Amino acid sequence: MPSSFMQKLRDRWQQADTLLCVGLDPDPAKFPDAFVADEDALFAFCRDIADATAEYACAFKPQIAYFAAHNGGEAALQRLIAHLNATHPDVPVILDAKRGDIGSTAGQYAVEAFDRFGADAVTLNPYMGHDSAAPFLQRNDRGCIFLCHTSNPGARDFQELPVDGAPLYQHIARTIAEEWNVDGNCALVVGATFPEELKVIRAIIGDMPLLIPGVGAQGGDVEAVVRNGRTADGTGLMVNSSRGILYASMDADYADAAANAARSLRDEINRYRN
Ligand SMILES: O=c1ccn([C@@H]2O[C@H](COP(=O)(O)O)[C@@H](O)[C@H]2O)c(=O)[nH]1
Repeated sequence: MPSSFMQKLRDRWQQADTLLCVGLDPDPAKFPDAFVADEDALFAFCRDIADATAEYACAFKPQIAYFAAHNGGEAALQRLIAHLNATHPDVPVILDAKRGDIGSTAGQYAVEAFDRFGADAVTLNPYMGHDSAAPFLQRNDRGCIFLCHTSNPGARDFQELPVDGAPLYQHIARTIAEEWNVDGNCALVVGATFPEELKVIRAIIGDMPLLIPGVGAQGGDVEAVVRNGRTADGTGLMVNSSRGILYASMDADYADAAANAARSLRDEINRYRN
């Protein structure tokens, strides 16, 4: 029987000694010249980056918008995830799609993420409540990674509004940890750009895993993230970097440069784990 997302993630943390999530957000305007005339550039560029960085990755995170924006892009995403699953079977794949809708539609989104694309986990927006998450939660071998406190400046607009004496994001953290995580397949998204909020969230949720975007291009502080977000055993985090790895070089050495950027960030994260 194939292992669940959570087991795969825990095994990867231990066996590869890495908390780095490699984000796959392909933007053709930033591709090296070698891809200018390549009709399969979305797939080929991401494949090269993934193959070069896999040894440093605890997860891969393709962002669906960067594929769906282009004709044929979703087919490229499907082939990319098939390649990741075949070539790097120990590295879980998180589809960053931030889905959320009424239950009947959410059921179709769950089929899309887990069956069509073959992702191990998907990012979800909890705003519409439990029935909108249920079709994903029921797939208890797959991961459900809910937005809690996002990395963008506008995260404050709604997520920090006080509700019954506590900011909304704290209610989201507590409700998902205590009520939605019945099968142990939930995780949360918390932005690296909000390290103090990260500390509060870790105290609320126990050992539930956290996906942390916002280091690298968005300027989040790696030391603060790891010190405030790690669990007692020095794991619990998937620290994502997309542009900082993908576009480390726009020249012919793009894959080597991505590998160096990934190794360097993996090492920086590991420095603060104990
Ligand atoms: O709060 C969030 C949630 C998701 N993201 C996604 O993560 C990556 C970040 O890319 P970088 O290039 O490392 O900044 C991207 O796919 C976002 O859609 C986020 O940034 N913040």
